[in-house]
Amino acid sequence: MAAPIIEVFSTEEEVSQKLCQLVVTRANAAIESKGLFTVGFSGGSAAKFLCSGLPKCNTDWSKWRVFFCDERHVPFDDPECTFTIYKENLLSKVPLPEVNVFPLNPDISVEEAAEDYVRKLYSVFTTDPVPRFDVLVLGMGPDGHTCSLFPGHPLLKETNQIAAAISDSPKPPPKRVTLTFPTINNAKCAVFASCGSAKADIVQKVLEDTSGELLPAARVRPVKGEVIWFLDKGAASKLKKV
Ligand SMILES: O=C(O)[C@H](O)[C@@H](O)[C@H](O)[C@H](O)COP(=O)(O)O
Repeated sequence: MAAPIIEVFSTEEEVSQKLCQLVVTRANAAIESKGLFTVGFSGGSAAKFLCSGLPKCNTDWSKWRVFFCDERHVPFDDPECTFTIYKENLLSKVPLPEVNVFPLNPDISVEEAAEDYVRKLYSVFTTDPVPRFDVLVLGMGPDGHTCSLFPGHPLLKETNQIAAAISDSPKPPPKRVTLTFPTINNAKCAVFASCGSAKADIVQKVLEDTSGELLPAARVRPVKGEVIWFLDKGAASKLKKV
């Protein structure tokens, strides 16, 4: 596993631009080579960055297949619904057929929604025993969580399921479906975007502290892929090696 690639920028706007540039560059390369681009989007600030920058980008949206690295198990009209945030702020602005975007089914139990999500993943990754995403766009919470994989949670040890339900998320809402590390670490590229000095301590811990139990974001180490961190100066301000 290669070491994380860390790039620091002066402003959040630059992080956002660089993130969108990377996603579209990888998309166009994947479309060129295999006629398809598979990507996982996260919620939170990643959604803000992608929704602001991607509509301006030049790509064949019809070849994109969009999943969610994690999603809250809430109705589509709930403001916490990540799919709806993307639908209103990105998908409504680009010619990406909604049939190629894969939200959760909120009308079944979270356990059933996880099983349904696995089926949706395999409807696109038809030959992969474990989905191999071209890009996963990740965020990291102040506790070092990523997706809906939280410190100390049993899901960190999941080795079989490619996506799983969680009903006790410490970050509300409690019920979610998340990709698991088998899928995350099978990606070709996992890219984090973290901004703000409030993240400086956790960024330093995740990227430089190898003493303790690895936090979820530190466990993102694609076996045959790369992990990239786009940081602004505030989030990178406590790093010693950058
Ligand atoms: O839907 C979610 O809750 C996200 O997927 C979550 O994992 C997010 O990426 C982190 O909480 C970081 O969020 P921020 O970047 O907004 O701090």
